[in-house]
Amino acid sequence: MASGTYGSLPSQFIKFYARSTRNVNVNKISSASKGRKKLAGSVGPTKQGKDNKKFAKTNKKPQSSILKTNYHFGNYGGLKELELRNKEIAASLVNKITSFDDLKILPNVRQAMIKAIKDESILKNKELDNSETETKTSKEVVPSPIQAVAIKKISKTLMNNSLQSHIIAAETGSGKTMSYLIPLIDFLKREETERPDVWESQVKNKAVIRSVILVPTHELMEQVYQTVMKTEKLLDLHCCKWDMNLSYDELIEAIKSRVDILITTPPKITNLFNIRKISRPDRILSQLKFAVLDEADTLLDKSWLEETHAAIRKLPNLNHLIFCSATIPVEFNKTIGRLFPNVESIITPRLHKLPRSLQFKVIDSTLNPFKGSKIKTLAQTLYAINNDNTEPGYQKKCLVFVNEKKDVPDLVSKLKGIYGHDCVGLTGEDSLDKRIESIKDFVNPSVALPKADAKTGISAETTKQQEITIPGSNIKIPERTETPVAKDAISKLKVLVTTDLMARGLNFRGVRNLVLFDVPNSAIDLVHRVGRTARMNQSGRVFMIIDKKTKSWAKGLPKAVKNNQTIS
Ligand SMILES: Nc1ncnc2c1ncn2[C@@H]1O[C@H](COP(=O)(O)OP(=O)(O)OP(=O)(O)O)[C@@H](O)[C@H]1O
Repeated sequence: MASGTYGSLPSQFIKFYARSTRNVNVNKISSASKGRKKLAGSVGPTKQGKDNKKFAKTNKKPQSSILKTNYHFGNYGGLKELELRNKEIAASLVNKITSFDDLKILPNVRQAMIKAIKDESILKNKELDNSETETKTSKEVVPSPIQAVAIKKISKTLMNNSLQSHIIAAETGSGKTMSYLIPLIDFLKREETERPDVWESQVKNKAVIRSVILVPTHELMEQVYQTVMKTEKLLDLHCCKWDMNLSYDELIEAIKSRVDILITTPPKITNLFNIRKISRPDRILSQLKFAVLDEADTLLDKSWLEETHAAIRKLPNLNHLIFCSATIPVEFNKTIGRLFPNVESIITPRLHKLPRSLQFKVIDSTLNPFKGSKIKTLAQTLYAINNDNTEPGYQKKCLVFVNEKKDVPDLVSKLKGIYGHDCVGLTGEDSLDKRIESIKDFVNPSVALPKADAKTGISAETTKQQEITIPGSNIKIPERTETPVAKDAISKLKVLVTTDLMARGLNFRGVRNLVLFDVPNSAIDLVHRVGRTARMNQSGRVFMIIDKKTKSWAKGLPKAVKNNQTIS
């Protein structure tokens, strides 16, 4: 994947309209009351007004340090502010911890996790391994800020035999997965050596599940499972992904040889109690000491809350309960405070900020040559992305997010039929196999296109391409030099049109361009969609198409990103 910064699209391509913006809001994450160590009693439907995701006009002039994005957040309300105290602690800790060696992690766990990060990191080897030097030491893989803060905090009381609950919250693409996985695996391995009596008599050769990672989508389940599997052999762990393809017999076989890490969705945990072949599910879960809810604000929103809470209540002997997310919505914060009263938050200063390395542009579809046609605006944006000089020699990819899944098929057929794009559409209506298969191209790193050479019959020297204008539009591809690639390698931009189903947690390593065909309905959706690119400080571009309804207020975003401000 070509790294480095992108040139912005040449202005004669498509006029991008930066907007003046104001500063933005930061609210308070209310720290839940300390004290009671028990999980709270019951969970009732939250007294929520009706969902009313409408754009509300703020009637008061934004004060100097506050920008309301004019989103009306329906059930969730706005995004919560960082606790200033936490921000300062996090910032000072991050400066002190510059290597995984500075963190209390078993040596074999540290080496295995560093190897896993190297294997799958979005960063190019050069950035990770300093490949200019002979020795590729682990030093080059350093903890991200959230990893430094979370591992430091959780490792302090890792082996305390009491319930400890934490929220891990940091911006998208900041390495949160490893920030909970390293303590989880360190805990499992330490239990073997620091609690030998328990390990030998109640765990080692028993039919038990020792830890669980709960996620909301099958794609995320697959992604986390692939990460965990990288450590299975190195650390002699037994990992199991319980999705709809795993039969009860296969599950029982896995449990019989002890499951160290189970990756699944909340309803599967309660479902254990409905499987006739399993006589004592409570005994299977009696050794489950470590539970993680990834994308926790989704798992605790009103559509998941009952099932998630029911699942957690089936885990009576937890030592660690971790909620992980890139957003802390108002409602999530209240739910957590009500149900898990002693939770502590681990956050980093960039929470609720869009990635620093992101280029954010808005395209006004009401202007010429688009004349209000969003599909035409989209098509010309994709054409420009495909023909600008970014990612030379690599297969380019672009995600297109829409708000409603019903719009996906029509958009895909137009992009393919009228504009000839290599385009696929995915929603929750598609089969799991199709979804996992179709996103492979987008979650895997970009493929380098074979260089032109004598074999391909194209000379490899660069050629000058004259300026061309797209008839009937103001798009011009300026004169440029091109390094030709092998004839059959010249491939069109790969486009994935999808909804928020694919906006959570997925590590789209090959995606440097993203189009918001619709303005997201909330700041939460915006943060997660945009967060599919520009991950772990890699560059990325977002093009948001605005129209008559949204242009009046959406203008605040590009500058908020440029000024490194928090979205609220
Ligand atoms: N310490 C590290 N150094 C380099 N790369 C890392 C490090 N930790 C994680 N990564 C890589 O960064 C990318 C993003 O990590 P991850 O998916 O955990 O982010 P995230 O914070 O969970 O994002 P999201 O909020 O979207 O779920 C992955 O490719 C991962 O391999």
